[in-house]
Amino acid sequence: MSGALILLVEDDATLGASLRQRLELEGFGVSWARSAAEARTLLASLQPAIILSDIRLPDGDGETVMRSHFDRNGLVPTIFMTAFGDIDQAVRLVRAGALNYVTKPFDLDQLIEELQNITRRSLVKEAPADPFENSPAMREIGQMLKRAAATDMPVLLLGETGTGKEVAARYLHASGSRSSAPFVPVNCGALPADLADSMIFGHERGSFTGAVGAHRGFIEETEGGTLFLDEIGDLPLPLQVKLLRVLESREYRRLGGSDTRNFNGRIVCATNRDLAALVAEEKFREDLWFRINVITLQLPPLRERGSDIGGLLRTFVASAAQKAGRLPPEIHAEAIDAALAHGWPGNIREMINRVDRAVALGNDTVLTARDLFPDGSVARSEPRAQPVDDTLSAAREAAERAQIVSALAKTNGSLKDAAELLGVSRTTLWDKMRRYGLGDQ
Ligand SMILES: Nc1ncnc2c1ncn2[C@@H]1O[C@H](COP(=O)(O)OP(=O)(O)OP(=O)(O)O)[C@@H](O)[C@H]1O
Repeated sequence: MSGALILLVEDDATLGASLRQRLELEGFGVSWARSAAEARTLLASLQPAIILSDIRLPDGDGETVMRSHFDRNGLVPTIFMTAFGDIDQAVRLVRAGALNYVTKPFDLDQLIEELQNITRRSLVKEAPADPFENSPAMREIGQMLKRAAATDMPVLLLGETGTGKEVAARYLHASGSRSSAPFVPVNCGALPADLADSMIFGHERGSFTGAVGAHRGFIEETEGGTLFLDEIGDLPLPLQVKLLRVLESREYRRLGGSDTRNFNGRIVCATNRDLAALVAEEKFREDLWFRINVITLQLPPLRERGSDIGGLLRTFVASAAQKAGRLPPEIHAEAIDAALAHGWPGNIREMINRVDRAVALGNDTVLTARDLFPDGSVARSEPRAQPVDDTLSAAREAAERAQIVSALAKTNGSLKDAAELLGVSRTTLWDKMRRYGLGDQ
């Protein structure tokens, strides 16, 4: 039951009444206009999720009514019901952005299915922009971030480039009591060497050549908020000492200053480098590492998030389509398979870029593997669950695992639908997922 509101525009009393009855039975809300004038009146006050409209009306035509509505309010998914002679007009309307047309007499079941698909797609489009709602695994990370937000301890976010470390840091900030104070992101790897100290800790007037005025550093700008130190592994050693002092005593001084100032904010660090290795090479202070490494969260690379890939693709396709003012295209099963096979070295950032390009340049209704990987460049992921031996049972298990990952991706992580697709019971699927370490569903 979607509850979505449909504006039905139909002058034929018998067809209109039977359509309304059936649509209401299917759980839609229905407003019925019997003429172009009535449709205009209803559209002035209603915001239907879908319009189902006849083209020829006694006092005008559906095309003019809808076009002027779209001009003022943007596109609304619309299906035109046409008589045979109106097909040219219907095709023109579809080109102009209406969703589809059906020729009378039409198959009511098919029409209902299409309407349900439209509501499902627009639900995806309207999904809350919570970055940690896409899958059970993401929800778990979101919950851990919320738990961390409730404490005031330093948090270290680990993960490859593009896995969402900054998104996670912002989420943590927004989830805690500091959310109304500033969030100050600093890319430690991009700070100019000779200015890094002053940029972070601030400086007093005249503290170095060119310091014509006093300057508040990022630490000071954070006030009671969150200082997000990205690429912490790149922080120069002398600044590591100063940061350690902030973490230990909550005190710092501006460059060239004698006043000791207090830091009341929270520090969240992130890196895609191996800090333990940097410590071993003496490029990162061990005492600082211990200090920042209190709550550590690892953001997994996309290639290890098989069961999330379908859901993420849908989310990003929906938002790319929304940006382009279009309805989201369906994602072809082969596109999902290609996404599953791809190694995603740029992780979520790469997926967003690929999807944006595919939606902008691809076909309006279906997003294909070629749209996503136009150069045919599916970068195979490193095989993960390689059998340690060459036995038949190890090979069977690897294949079984891959099939489950693919089914979960195709069904947006739904256990029920994936079990149906795989032809096993939910309990069997659940057991196998646990056995193969697939998510914590
Ligand atoms: N869970 C998510 N949901 C939606 N978008 C996301 C999510 N995670 C990351 N993104 C998007 O992916 C891109 C990369 O995210 P982010 O900058 O947080 O990654 P990062 O790990 O900090 O990368 P880098 O190490 O290169 O700085 C951004 O455009 C971000 O909006």
